[in-house]
Amino acid sequence: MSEPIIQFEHITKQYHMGEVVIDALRGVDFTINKGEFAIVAGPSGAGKSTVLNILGGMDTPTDGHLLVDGQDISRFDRKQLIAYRRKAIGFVFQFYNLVPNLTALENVELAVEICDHPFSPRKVLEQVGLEDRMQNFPAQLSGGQQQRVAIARALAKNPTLLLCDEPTGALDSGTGRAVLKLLQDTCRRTGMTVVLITHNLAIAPMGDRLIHIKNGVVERMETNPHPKTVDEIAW
Ligand SMILES: Nc1ncnc2c1ncn2[C@@H]1O[C@H](COP(=O)(O)OP(=O)(O)OP(=O)(O)O)[C@@H](O)[C@H]1O
Repeated sequence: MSEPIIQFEHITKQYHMGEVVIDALRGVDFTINKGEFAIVAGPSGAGKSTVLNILGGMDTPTDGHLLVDGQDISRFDRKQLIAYRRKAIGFVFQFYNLVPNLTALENVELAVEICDHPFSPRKVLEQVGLEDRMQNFPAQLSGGQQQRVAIARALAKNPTLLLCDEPTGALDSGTGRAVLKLLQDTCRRTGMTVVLITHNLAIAPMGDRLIHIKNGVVERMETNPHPKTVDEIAW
């Protein structure tokens, strides 16, 4: 039986903007099992990025508990959170956030410097299909290639969780599909747990699990025994 690797237990998050209190999360509960390709979907402002930022240790919940691999991240102090972000988390953003004056290879090498058991940057760049572009700077690469570098950078850390916030948001549909295929294949091949945020419900059938967030709560969660490949879905 699969075991949970992520457990959100009644997580709330409030932001204070002067006098105004914004309830970004109002009691979020869900679990994700080890090795799953999980999709977090929902409309703009629903709280998706807040969920991912808390999961990635970039933000802390106001209340509730977050267990990752049995550890209560929500009770971590600053130093523990830094170590968690560095070692346990690979993050892929909509805009690739590569260092512009470093080559593709150097971008990946920089990320693995702070990790305990990284993979070889060259090997991971080969796996994402960039064997011929390692010495290129980001500006010399297409959007899809830059996102592949960003994915390689996250994967090379050998993280417990790969978190992706709208990773295809800045790409045309063909390139976006190739990136989704790479993420799903990586999940299947390595057994890494992948959590992907999207507002595009068309890709929901690709996930082993769909967590639908609306107004700061989980509106519904579905598990999918027969996830589709990107080639089987149209949008
Ligand atoms: N740092 C912050 N300070 C104040 N309010 C914030 C902050 N981050 C998020 N919020 C608010 O929390 C709510 C949830 O935002 P969040 O970014 O998590 O939504 P989202 O579902 O990811 O939306 P989108 O799809 O538009 O990115 C929104 O009302 C947003 O304005």
